[in-house]
Amino acid sequence: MRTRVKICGFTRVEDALAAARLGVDAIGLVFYAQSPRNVSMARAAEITRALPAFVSVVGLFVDAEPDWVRDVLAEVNIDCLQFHGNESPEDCRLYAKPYIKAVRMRPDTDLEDIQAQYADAAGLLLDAYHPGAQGGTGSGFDWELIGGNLSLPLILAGGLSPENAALAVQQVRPYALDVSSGVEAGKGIKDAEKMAAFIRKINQST
Ligand SMILES: O=C(O)c1ccccc1N[C@@H]1O[C@H](COP(=O)(O)O)[C@@H](O)[C@H]1O
Repeated sequence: MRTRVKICGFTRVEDALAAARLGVDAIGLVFYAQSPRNVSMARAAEITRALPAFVSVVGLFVDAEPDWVRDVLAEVNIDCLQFHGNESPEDCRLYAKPYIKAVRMRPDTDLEDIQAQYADAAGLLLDAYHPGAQGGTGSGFDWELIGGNLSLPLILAGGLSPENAALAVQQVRPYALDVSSGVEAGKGIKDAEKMAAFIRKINQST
């Protein structure tokens, strides 16, 4: 099976269209005020309206108020939710949308236990643990920490780039890779050449 690609943290229509032309499976929009990639509802709606068919849109939230998530869902065409904070399974199930639960990997993280709790998730996204930041840091983690009998689709994130994408596919064999910092020219500004190189490396190694 080929490895899917999600690129996260778009703030500009032209970058999302460039990613779509390169064949990305999903784009991520960050609705988290503390992120340098936070996108306004109006801009997010503009981006999603411009996208061609068959590119999924993932809305990323961090411990958001349910009313805020509902407001975004009412205005922006989102296919899947990504919960990147300390949301409980019940929090994640409040919306009639598939969801991905992010796990910030630490040495004692028990993925089987997390999988049991979030059994109805559309995927588990594994990211680096970084004190003081919820994600999007460009930091990786030790892939040897990934273990257990895992049946949910695994989405590998954290410090990925064109330089380590092939190794990530070969070593982890994830369902998908998710990248933000590693394909940027600046925070929230994507670099078309880096996005192309990232996707090319994955396709060559799948
Ligand atoms: O992108 C952000 O700013 C962000 C903020 C808060 C939580 C998650 C965020 N992004 C997600 O973090 C991972 C790893 O990103 P990176 O490639 O290491 O920069 C990824 O899943 C992004 O979707």
